Amino acid sequence: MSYNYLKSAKKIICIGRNYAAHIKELNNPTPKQPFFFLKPISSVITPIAPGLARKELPRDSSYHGLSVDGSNAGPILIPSGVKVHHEVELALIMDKYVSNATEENFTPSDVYDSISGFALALDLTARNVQDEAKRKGLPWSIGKGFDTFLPISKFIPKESIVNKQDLQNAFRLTCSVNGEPRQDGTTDMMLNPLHKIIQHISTMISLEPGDIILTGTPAGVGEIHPGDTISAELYENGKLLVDMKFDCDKRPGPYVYKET
Ligand SMILES: O=C([O-])CC(=O)C(=O)O
Ligand SMILES: [Mg+2]
Repeated sequence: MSYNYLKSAKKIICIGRNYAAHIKELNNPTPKQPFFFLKPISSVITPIAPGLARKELPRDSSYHGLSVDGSNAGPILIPSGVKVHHEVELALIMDKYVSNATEENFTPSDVYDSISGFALALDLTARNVQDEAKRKGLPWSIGKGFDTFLPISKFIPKESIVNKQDLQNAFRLTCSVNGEPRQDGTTDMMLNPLHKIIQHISTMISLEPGDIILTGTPAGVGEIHPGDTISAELYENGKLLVDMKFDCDKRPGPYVYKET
């Protein structure tokens, strides 16, 4: 299946501030309930794997649709004047419709039933754009939604998870830049667990098969620059499930960051 799952995503929903140490490192308040934002499908890129030819893009464009196999192999593009931060995150891939679930009827075991699998993702963030939006009460769409701001791995079917009974405590996420470790966190540290995330979103926005949910980043976020190489790994109970690597380039085109 590999990258075909990306063709079915109708929306990409990202939970913010779900790990205490990340909230602290950016001096943010802890939300009273989960909150989220959306990323556009045009922000998706996939690793340039051996044998997977880099997709030809029309001159100067940064996105031209997913390939027929769902991939969009290419580098991370850093827009001019933008401080881009990496945020490594576990992604859930929905398999069922979930709508208006309640805390009583949506339990941790319902997570396994409602998803088809997982992916490893980087919720890239234009931190200076986001900081300005936070100050001014503006949306985060630009800061989170630039082309290439969602590097994502191949699909990991849920059947490949060994401990299906305890997904919440199963995963470790790591990320390094130019070989230097930056992020290393485990999903047992989430403030809002996976079942609460799905249930809460579904009370406002119904989840559909194929939708992608990013579950928040652990501590250690930091800047990446053109010329850097970033790598990330996802482990389940000590076993490597997937890893991925991306180069960083300058974004072509006219965009230069200016205050709104
Ligand atoms: O940009 C942020 O700090 C919010 C967020 O996405 C996260 O916590 O993963
Ligand atoms: Mg994030």
